Amino acid sequence: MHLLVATAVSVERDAVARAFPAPGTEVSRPGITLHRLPDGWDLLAAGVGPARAAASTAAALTAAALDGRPYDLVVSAGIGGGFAPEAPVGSLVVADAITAADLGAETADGFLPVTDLGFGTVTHLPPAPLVRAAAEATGARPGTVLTGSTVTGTAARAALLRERHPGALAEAMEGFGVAEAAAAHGVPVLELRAVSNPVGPRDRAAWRIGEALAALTDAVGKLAPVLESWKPHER
Ligand SMILES: O=C(O)c1cccc(C(=O)CC[C@H]2O[C@@H](n3cnc4c(=O)[nH]cnc43)[C@H](O)[C@@H]2O)c1
Repeated sequence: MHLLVATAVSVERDAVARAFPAPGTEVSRPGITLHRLPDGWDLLAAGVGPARAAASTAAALTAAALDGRPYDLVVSAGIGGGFAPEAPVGSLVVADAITAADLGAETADGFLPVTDLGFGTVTHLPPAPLVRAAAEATGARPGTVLTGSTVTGTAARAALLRERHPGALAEAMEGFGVAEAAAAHGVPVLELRAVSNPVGPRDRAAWRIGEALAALTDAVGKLAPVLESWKPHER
């Protein structure tokens, strides 16, 4: 298996790396630096937000393809906001759908996703058997993970998102960008989020980043054998 794990920031990448006993090496490729671990794992701090994450992930996918060893799977991983009460702080969510929450047009009659405008896509679906296996191994709850360029900061916006996306359990800023890059290369995608804060009124001081990063490390440790034994054709 050849896997790419894309986080937003380096502390999330380091939390993923701590799940593995062996130290990694830094590998430079055009536009990106990979943290390469044994057994086919490449970690990438891909940047914050869907655009930067898509650009970095695409660079990694292209580099691997040109090196003659394309990735079998891309995992978007990191901390995220959780919708209460289903996804409390410290819990884990694995995406059964990766959905762009704000890709579309605001109209007098409400928000229209780009798909209603006749183009693009707003949801990527990770392989269902892999989502089930990941949930079983890590205890993560399966559900929709929303991607937005703006962190939700009000109860009203949180309620609106829940109304539009009843299956949403978590919100982050990169999954859809990572998934778009993976889809362009025909590579399946998974998204795993450790909940650091509730989605709702902004209270940055209340974010439990250390707790979420520890949960992420633990989850990746449990997920690794599942991914390493996964057969990409079993989608
Ligand atoms: O300040 C720190 O020490 C720190 C450590 C690790 C990560 C961060 C981040 O700010 C990461 C940003 C990253 O987190 C995701 N995130 C987390 N909560 C939410 C949310 O409620 N809504 C949307 N995104 C969230 C997001 O993917 C960011 O890229 C800071």
